[in-house]
Amino acid sequence: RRSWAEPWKIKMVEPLRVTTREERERALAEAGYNTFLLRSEDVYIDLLTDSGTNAMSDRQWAAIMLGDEAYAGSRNFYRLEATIQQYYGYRYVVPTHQGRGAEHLISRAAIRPGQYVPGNMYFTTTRLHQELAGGIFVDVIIDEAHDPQSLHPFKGNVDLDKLEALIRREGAQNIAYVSLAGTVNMAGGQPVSMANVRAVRSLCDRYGVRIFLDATRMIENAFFIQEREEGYANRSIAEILKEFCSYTDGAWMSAKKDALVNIGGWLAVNDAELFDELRNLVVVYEGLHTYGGLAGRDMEAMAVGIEESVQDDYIRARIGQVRYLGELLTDWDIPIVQPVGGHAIFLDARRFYPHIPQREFPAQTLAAELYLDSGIRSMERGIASAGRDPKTGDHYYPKLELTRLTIPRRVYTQAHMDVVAEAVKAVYDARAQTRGLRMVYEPKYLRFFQARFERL
Ligand SMILES: CC1=C(O)/C(=C\N=C(/Cc2ccccc2)C(=O)O)C(COP(=O)(O)O)=CN1
Repeated sequence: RRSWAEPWKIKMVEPLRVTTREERERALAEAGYNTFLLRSEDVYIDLLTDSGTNAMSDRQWAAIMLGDEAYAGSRNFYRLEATIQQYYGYRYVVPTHQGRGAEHLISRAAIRPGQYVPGNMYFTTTRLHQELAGGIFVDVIIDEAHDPQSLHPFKGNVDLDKLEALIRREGAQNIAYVSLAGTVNMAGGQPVSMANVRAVRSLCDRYGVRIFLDATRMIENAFFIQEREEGYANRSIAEILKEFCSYTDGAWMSAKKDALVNIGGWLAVNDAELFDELRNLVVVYEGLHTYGGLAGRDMEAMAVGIEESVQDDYIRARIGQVRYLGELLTDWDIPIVQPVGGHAIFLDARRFYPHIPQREFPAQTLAAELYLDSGIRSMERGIASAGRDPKTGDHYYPKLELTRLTIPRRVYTQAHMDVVAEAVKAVYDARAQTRGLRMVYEPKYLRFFQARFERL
């Protein structure tokens, strides 16, 4: 088997600054041991997120010059609308400034206070907007998704028995919609199979329940279907994407991931009445219905990004780079979530630091230690991110206590992945001497963004 390289070459570079250990000690103390509060200039390899951090192509930069900045009816909107209709297949499109903008609108328009929103594992902003709209999130993902060592090929799948039990217990009229994410970020970027979404569709049709898709990383999900699911090996990514979406009633997307732009989002539905309400809400919260909080140039770059994101050779290289890092780590028996997901390597902080109890924030500790060792920034995806149960006020205690190494698209080279793996190994080799953290400042909403910690 011959080696395989990215289907692009680099035309412009952005210099990186290497820092010293004492610079990083000082920077991290100022950031309250929270990688979200670090300055970018103090970060060497930034694996905090794949959101908005992806490299645009020369054609996307050219699209920036084609911005039609008319307040109403921008040419760029109609191009974006047509591109989303073509590739995702939905009828009506509403642009938003980013994913959260879309989550806010769909939650307000499609949830009545007290209704249930079953979903395949929570995502922080998605659940928050569902709760702010009075919805009650219920996790209906298969049990394997909560087991970092389970090798189930589609850990993002919905457990049909859990979903049907909820519908029968609460009544279909008390289910706002099924909130389906493909891939599932908090489970480790794990995909949903075509068979599963088809089965969810037929179950929901029996009860008259809607399905809305979080399409943020649906191209990566399509790749796993092409690679792992019977009957899809010879289907293109674009065909698989469109078929998957055809089983849902609408979708929202943070275009800052798959669509290769630094800002942007969209919402799309097939129902005309729901669209009327969304189109009305967007002018209240995001801007006119033909720009939704974006400049014309951003919408043009997003349309080009969508066209590039469905190219089979591009997505194979993208997933291949994540897999390459995963294999380096598993060769050293470093515990990560398996199978390797679409956008990141998730270090299993519980197995990495078995001596640190969850209340002492093992995943936050691991992100801090990795930064101190090498200037590599990662993101806590454990108890700090899980927040507090609004009913009891106590922490949620998630089974998954993970530190995410999120790989931006078309940004880093294989040499950077080698450096990352060696840094993780250095921290792993020193794990016995590592102590946990205590939280010394806790904000009210989405605490992980701005919380501050100190060493125990
Ligand atoms: C599946 C999914 C996402 O992953 C997503 C954002 N992810 C992000 C960005 C983020 C957001 C909140 C906390 C930490 C990091 C990620 O680092 O993973 C959003 C919101 O989109 P938005 O950021 O454009 O508002 C909707 N759905």
